Amino acid sequence: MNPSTWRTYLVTQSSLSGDRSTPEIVRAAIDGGIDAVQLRDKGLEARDRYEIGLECKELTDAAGVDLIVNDRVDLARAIDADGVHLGQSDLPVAVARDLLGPDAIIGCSTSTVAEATRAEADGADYLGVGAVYGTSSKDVEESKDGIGPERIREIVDSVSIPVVGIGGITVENAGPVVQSGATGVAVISAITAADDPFEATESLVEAVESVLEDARGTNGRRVTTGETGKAVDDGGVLE
Ligand SMILES: Cc1ncc(COP(=O)(O)OP(=O)(O)O)c(N)n1
Ligand SMILES: Cc1nc(C(=O)O)sc1CCOP(=O)(O)O
Ligand SMILES: [Mg+2]
Repeated sequence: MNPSTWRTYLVTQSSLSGDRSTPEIVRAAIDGGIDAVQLRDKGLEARDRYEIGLECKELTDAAGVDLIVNDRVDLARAIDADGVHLGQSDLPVAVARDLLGPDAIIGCSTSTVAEATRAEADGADYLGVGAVYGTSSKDVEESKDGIGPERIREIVDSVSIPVVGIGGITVENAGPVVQSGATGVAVISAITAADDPFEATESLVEAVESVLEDARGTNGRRVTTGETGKAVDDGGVLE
């Protein structure tokens, strides 16, 4: 799949999933309609991430869902993942591209316009932008309130590749992220820590889709998701 088609993106973290395993959470998210999964699971040994990755790959392949590996290009290759997600302290995008080849999906974390334009120039296929809202799932340098949907808009306006919002996103606050031009939302806790990860995914999928639907209805113009996947109409990226 192309990241421009991702509306909802699960980032795994077994330390937040209670007594459920990462493959169990991934299975529930797939059944609930998730578009992409990122194997993150920070804190696990490489061998454990590899084994879990192989299990997840079977699940995502069977469902036609993309599987991305966080941080580790070697692990992405080892489990034949669809790509890798790199942060500002991980391997450079161009190096990962050399190692993984032209077909791999390479995502890059950015929180400023300067980082975003550089990642695009380096060959990233999509951007993870955050933390949009405050999150307790990761220590982020930005203010504890997050960078807000306004920064999403600034970054969307400065690049041509898809932008996925991440950080503190829930079913209640996902709307403004997509309305700001993000093609989708990435979440850990909204699905992983939910009592029912299947229902949580369904609700998130519905929330994101309904924002796009509402945008179609309110301005009366046909909305497409364009080449970059941004929600656009003939007036530009949706307000
Ligand atoms: C979709 C997405 N966006 C951002 C991140 C964060 O990546 P990074 O900054 O490298 O931090 P870690 O996740 O590695 O702690 C992400 N993982 N996914
Ligand atoms: C993994 C990650 N990266 C972030 C960034 O800002 O780059 S925020 C984050 C944590 C996302 O978890 P939750 O959905 O539970 O807030
Ligand atoms: Mg990283």
